Amino acid sequence: MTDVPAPLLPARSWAIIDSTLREGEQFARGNFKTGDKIEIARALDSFGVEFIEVTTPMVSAQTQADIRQLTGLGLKSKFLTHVRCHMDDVQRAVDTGVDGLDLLFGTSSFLREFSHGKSINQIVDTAQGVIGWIKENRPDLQIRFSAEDTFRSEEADLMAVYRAVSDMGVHRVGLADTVGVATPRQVYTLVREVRKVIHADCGIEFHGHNDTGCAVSNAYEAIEAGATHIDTTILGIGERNGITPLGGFLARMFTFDPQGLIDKYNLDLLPELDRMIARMVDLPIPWNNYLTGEFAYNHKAGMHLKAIYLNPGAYEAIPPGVFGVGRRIQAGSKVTGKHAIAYKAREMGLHYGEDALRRVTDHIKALGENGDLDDAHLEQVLREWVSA
Ligand SMILES: CC(=O)SCCNC(=O)CCNC(=O)[C@H](O)C(C)(C)COP(=O)(O)OP(=O)(O)OC[C@H]1O[C@@H](n2cnc3c(N)ncnc32)[C@H](O)[C@@H]1OP(=O)(O)O
Ligand SMILES: O=C(O)CCC(=O)C(=O)O
Ligand SMILES: [Mg+2]
Repeated sequence: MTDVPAPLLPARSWAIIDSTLREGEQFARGNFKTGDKIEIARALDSFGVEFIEVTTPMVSAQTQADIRQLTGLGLKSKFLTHVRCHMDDVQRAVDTGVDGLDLLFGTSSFLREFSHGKSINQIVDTAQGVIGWIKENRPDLQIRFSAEDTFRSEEADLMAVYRAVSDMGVHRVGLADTVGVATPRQVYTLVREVRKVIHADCGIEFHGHNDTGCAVSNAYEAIEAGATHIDTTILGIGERNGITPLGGFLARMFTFDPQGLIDKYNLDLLPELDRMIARMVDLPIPWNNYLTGEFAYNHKAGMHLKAIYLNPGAYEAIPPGVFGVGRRIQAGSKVTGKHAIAYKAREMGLHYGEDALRRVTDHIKALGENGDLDDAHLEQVLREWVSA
């Protein structure tokens, strides 16, 4: 059993909306077949995500049939489909067996001018019609309304739209950093402002792209400010360079509330999820990926190794075992030190006196100038020096 650090902050209540089956289909290599979708949905369900967002049924008859198949699987995770705030889309979506509709309408001048061509008043009027129809005809469905490109929209427009849809009774409003331009402080501030104009029981969802590297921090700040739902995808796949990755987000949140996460999710399934998507999109897991990258738990420098052997927590914020990964100790390099060499030798049943230890360490450091030594090479050197 791995030791779990004590919480640093009181836990806040939030849920994951994993969008691998929606935003992830917009990734350059994301083109999931029916079998892939079922595998992804089952894996997310086993992991324990609360919601799975799927692509709009407007894409094709096949997509519509796939959504029906997914919602018929009898999973615990709830299904949401992501649709334009338009009656054609909604009417098709309500027959797919989903638990809710994620409506969106772009509110920035970019999207009002170059995407749908509607004014803020027209957006509110359309939303009124669409949301009113859903509430009357399908009161069983959750409704979320998101102002696409939130962070390049005028604040007054946003507040008018969010207030209006909250008054119409949506379950959640969405803030979307569509082009990944928001800073953590902006996210925090805007979520606080939105909280003031919506009903107390209305949730707040955050969707953050990673164009400027802030997708994880922005999701964290959204929660700090009162957001209740965070969009993620496995490995962060999505349009351009993607959105908040499931693993990165959980790594961030784990440091504040480890036990809360352990209770909610099957964290040790994360490597399987990352490998599954890497296989499906035919790309390797990035070497520096949060938690599951090949070198995410590689320890090399002598000062680190000395402390790691005594207590891994000295250089690890998150115990790797909790997320089903192991650590790598790389003791054969020019940056190694005597403690690491002594430890490695002891593992092999070898013992050096103080002088010999210094000499063999210096020898390994010198060899390391020409390239790192793998384990076999290091062990060979240690054996040779004991008998020398
Ligand atoms: C930031 C995001 O990720 S948003 C989500 C993006 N997701 C998708 O685009 C889902 C996949 N998309 C598709 O399969 C297709 O684009 C469809 C089926 C939705 C629409 O296809 P087409 O009718 O061929 O239109 P096309 O994709 O060329 O243009 C987008 C249309 O959506 C309209 N639109 C854009 N946003 C909205 C909105 N929030 N509400 C209503 N209509 C909208 C545009 O005005 C345009 O319609 P128009 O031709 O009447 O002006
Ligand atoms: O519906 C949303 O909130 C997000 C849509 C989207 O993918 C985006 O704006 O990047
Ligand atoms: Mg997006």
